[in-house]
Amino acid sequence: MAHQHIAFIGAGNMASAIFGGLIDGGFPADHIIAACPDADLLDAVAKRYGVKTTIDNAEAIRQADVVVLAVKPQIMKSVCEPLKSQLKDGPLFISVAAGLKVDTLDHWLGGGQSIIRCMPNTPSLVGAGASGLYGNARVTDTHRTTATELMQAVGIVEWVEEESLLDAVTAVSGSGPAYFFLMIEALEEAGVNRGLPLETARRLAIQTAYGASKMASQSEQDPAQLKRNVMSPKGTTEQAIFSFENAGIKAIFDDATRACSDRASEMSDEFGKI
Ligand SMILES: NC(=O)C1=CN([C@@H]2O[C@H](COP(=O)(O)OP(=O)(O)OC[C@H]3O[C@@H](n4cnc5c(N)ncnc54)[C@H](OP(=O)(O)O)[C@@H]3O)[C@@H](O)[C@H]2O)C=CC1
Ligand SMILES: O=C(O)[C@@H]1CCC=N1
Repeated sequence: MAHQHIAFIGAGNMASAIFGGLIDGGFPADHIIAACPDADLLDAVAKRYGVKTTIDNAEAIRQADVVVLAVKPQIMKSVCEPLKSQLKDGPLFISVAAGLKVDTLDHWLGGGQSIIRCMPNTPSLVGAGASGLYGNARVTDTHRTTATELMQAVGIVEWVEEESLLDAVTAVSGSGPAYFFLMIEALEEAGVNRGLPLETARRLAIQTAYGASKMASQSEQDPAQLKRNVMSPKGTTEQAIFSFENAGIKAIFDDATRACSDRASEMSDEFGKI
């Protein structure tokens, strides 16, 4: 893996979360090149991470074994089409764009490309990412191993057998960090309403989210049982949990993830016209 050269097209939140996590995990920064039109952003990225940079996407992919497409879905077509004349040995493409299908990307890239769609998330930056992956028919076992190793360097990897399931992955883990940040925000505000200083409420809320997540990831008990373990009969927690349940917390998550996944599928029509 470390001998591969990786080009990132786009150097924003998601690209920097992935290459930042890779470098922290020991991947050589000089095997990474990031491209975007903003020279100031590239200067900042080069300073912070030590990666090579260019404002020329075609130059970025020239030596690349793997090309990570990390631009907004809206502009993916205009980014891919000019690259097709530059493709010789066919690097492995990994697109992190929400909604855009492998066939659409392949068409924009001139056809016959090996393309993996990946739905990562921003905790990749701290080595705690979660990615869902799906590959087109040209993707070989070697490609799958490369993509798995790449994304495992920044978190966990789950392959899905049907492309449409990536919309569900988006709804759970791609967009998921925002749900947990929202919960931390809400818990911190509730703590302030109960009289705690903001900084104290924030530290307690963040550490509690971290502790619960760490326990859930290490325990043999499922999350529902871990929840019950905190709920002493006639104690305090059950009052809070009853209050959440009466407010329809599970239906709220069901509705929110449906809206998210529906939007991913809509984006495929909106931005994926060939
Ligand atoms: N943010 C997230 O949590 C997640 C995002 N994604 C996906 O990642 C992709 C990128 O999102 P995100 O990182 O948040 O967005 P950002 O806006 O942070 O990053 C997009 C990057 O693309 C660059 N860019 C714009 N035009 C071009 C171009 N013509 N050539 C090369 N680079 C260009 C931008 O540069 P400039 O600033 O100069 O415009 C910027 O660096 C999206 O497709 C999104 O669906 C997937 C999972 C999670
Ligand atoms: O909000 C978005 O569209 C992107 C995709 C998943 C997370 N962020």
